[in-house]
Amino acid sequence: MSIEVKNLSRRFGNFQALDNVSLHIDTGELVALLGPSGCGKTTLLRIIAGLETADSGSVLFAGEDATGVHVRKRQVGFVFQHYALFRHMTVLENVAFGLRVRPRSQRPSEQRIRDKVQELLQLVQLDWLADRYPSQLSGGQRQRIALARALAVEPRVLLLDEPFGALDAKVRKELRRWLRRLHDELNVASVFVTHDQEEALEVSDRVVLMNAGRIEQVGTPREVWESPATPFVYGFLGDVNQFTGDLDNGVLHADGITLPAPEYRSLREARGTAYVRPYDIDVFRKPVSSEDAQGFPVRLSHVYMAGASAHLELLQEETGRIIEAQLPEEQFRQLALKDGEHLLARPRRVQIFASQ
Ligand SMILES: Nc1ncnc2c1ncn2[C@@H]1O[C@H](COP(=O)(O)OP(=O)(O)OP(=O)(O)O)[C@@H](O)[C@H]1O
Repeated sequence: MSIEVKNLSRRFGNFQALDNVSLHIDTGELVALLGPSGCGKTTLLRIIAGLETADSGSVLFAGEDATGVHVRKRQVGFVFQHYALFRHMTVLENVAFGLRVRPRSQRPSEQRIRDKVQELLQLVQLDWLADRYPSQLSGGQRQRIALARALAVEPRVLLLDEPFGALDAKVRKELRRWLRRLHDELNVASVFVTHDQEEALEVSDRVVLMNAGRIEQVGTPREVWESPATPFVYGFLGDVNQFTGDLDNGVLHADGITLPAPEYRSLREARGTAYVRPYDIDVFRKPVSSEDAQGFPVRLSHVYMAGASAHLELLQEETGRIIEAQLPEEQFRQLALKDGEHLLARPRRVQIFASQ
């Protein structure tokens, strides 16, 4: 079932938590809401669930207005980071809970409930734990049981608020892959809140980047990574060098560096910032072609290896600023760079935004 939110706004006192947010999520899509703490992700998720009301705007499920529909009637499955299982109930009883509390007329038979729970425990691959209590499970197992419990009521949409936030990195990674497979099997619309960019980029079909109650960009992981639409997205996703200066006549003059900005040819005496990813900076000893001559002088102040890359800190002596560059390990070894060495650096791929 598709989810659509239209022009949602929500204030808490003087604070605008959501500001005219619109978004469409198709059935079968797994969408990540990504953004810094306090940007409104949870508020948006709670409004979709029916746990929170918006000041204005609407929520549609499968094209039908659900804005006024009670949370229990929306058929949403909800998993929170700290949504504890009932401690005094076994795994089986926890997962069965949503079915057992249904009004008598809608409640399945005890046998049907048991079959359904068994099916769900097999789905989350934990049927062998049915008789255990939550205190006898690992953190990752608890989260999977919480998900099984959310699925028991056959949700039409699945909403997950940092479901794996409290777990260690290795377990998180396993659960992410597992969530992806599970989502694909269920074929529901799933929305997933995270402030972990790697998690969002790895798991989701589309990423919604939020900042200060607004959506900055919606796109596939590749789109938002390769073509950030705004300075905020550039800064939020991955490391980036910023060069701010005067933008005039299609050229940016920033920190002793001159960069072509043909898209701003018509601007005069404006300000602009260039964004350059560390791996989009070439580093070399001396110009070997006229193009290389465009490099600017730096001194290698520090190097550290991480994974298959060398991370270089380049001191631009003219300004005292540090520029970060990243080279594949192989290339770094061939260059045999030494600490303190004078080099030239040249941005290969740059995106420039004019200041508002
Ligand atoms: N019930 C409330 N009363 C007052 N302010 C609230 C309430 N709920 C949320 N807020 C505020 O609204 C803003 C958005 O909160 P929200 O929980 O949606 O952010 P978030 O992006 O999910 O953050 P986090 O990643 O930290 O969970 C925050 O500044 C928060 O303090």
